[in-house]
Amino acid sequence: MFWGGKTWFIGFLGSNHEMLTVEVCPFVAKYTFALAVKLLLGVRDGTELEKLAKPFVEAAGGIIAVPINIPGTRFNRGVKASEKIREVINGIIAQRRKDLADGTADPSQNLLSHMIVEVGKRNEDTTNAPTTDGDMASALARAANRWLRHHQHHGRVHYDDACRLPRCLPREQMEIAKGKSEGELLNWDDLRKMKYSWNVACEVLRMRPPTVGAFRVAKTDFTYGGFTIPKGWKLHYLPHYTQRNHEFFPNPEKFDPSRFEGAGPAPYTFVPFGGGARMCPGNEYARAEILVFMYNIVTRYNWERMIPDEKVVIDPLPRPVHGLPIKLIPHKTEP
Ligand code: HEM
Repeated sequence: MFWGGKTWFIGFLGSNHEMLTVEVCPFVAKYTFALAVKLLLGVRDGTELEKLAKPFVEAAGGIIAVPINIPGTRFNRGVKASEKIREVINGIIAQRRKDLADGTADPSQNLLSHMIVEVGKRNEDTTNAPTTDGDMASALARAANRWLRHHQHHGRVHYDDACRLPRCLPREQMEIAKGKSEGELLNWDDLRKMKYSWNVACEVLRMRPPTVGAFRVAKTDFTYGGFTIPKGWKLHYLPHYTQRNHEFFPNPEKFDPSRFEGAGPAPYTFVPFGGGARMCPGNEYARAEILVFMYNIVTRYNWERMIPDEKVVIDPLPRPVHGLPIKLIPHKTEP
């Protein structure tokens, strides 16, 4: 399941029955990053991956930083890292163009190959399509970067005391595993059956939204909470506050996946992926990844936190200071 780069290999989801210890946060960051880079760019090689990983971490750190671009600041490191990312991705794009032209790459293999072929086709008919390698690199970098920033989500299921795994979740996942033969992969129907698991994930996303929100511009003058907002003003919404509004989420500090049963929360009250025309385009992708991850862990392991009251720092999002070390205890029999 995981590639074997120099420092990144970790024998994690193997079928041996020994107990493993894992630091959830760094591990999940590497896992989600590797998956994103593989699916979006088609990069599988550990060395190539490492060339991108470090600048992505630096660039992510620079996104929410005081915008002072002088050497030594977090922002400056982020800017330099994003230049490095563009350079590496442009190199990959150039190589892929060549491979596609030689017939050694297939357009359906990953998003990048598909984009190169589609953009090439559109350029024959229109001048409005994104035309440069830089545009594509930037689109891909934004998508992968977002993904990297949200990596801690998985960890939160375990480290928040309020989020101890409810019993129904392993039951639902085990039911699906029982219907699978040895080595059979999950499919869309299986993901559709993971209703309770997704309700649990949504409740985690409600209580611990992985983003600090996004900006919008007021299209008309309006009044909200006694304040007049003039047309043209920039506004920032915070999922953290919206999703803890008593009016829409009674007893908001209570972890309660049943909030998502039936019709679920009212429109625009549950906004971990934003809303409207600029809503996160990766939300279905994130859903699939979260559910597949849950399935693979829950059907194979139980776990215990190694530091029960691990401190959480805000940097700028909540992060357990020691990276959330856990013991993974394999089930006696594989599903
Ligand atoms: C748990 C996972 C994720 C969360 C919580 C999340 C959340 C968000 C939020 C809140 C926004 C801002 C939306 C707005 O302006 O209202 C956003 C935008 C975006 N997300 Fe995600 N996202 C996740 C995963 C992903 C993934 C996997 C991808 C790509 C593969 C992705 C790509 C993007 C992009 C490209 C935008 C910018 C959209 C635009 O401005 O038009 N996200 N995301």
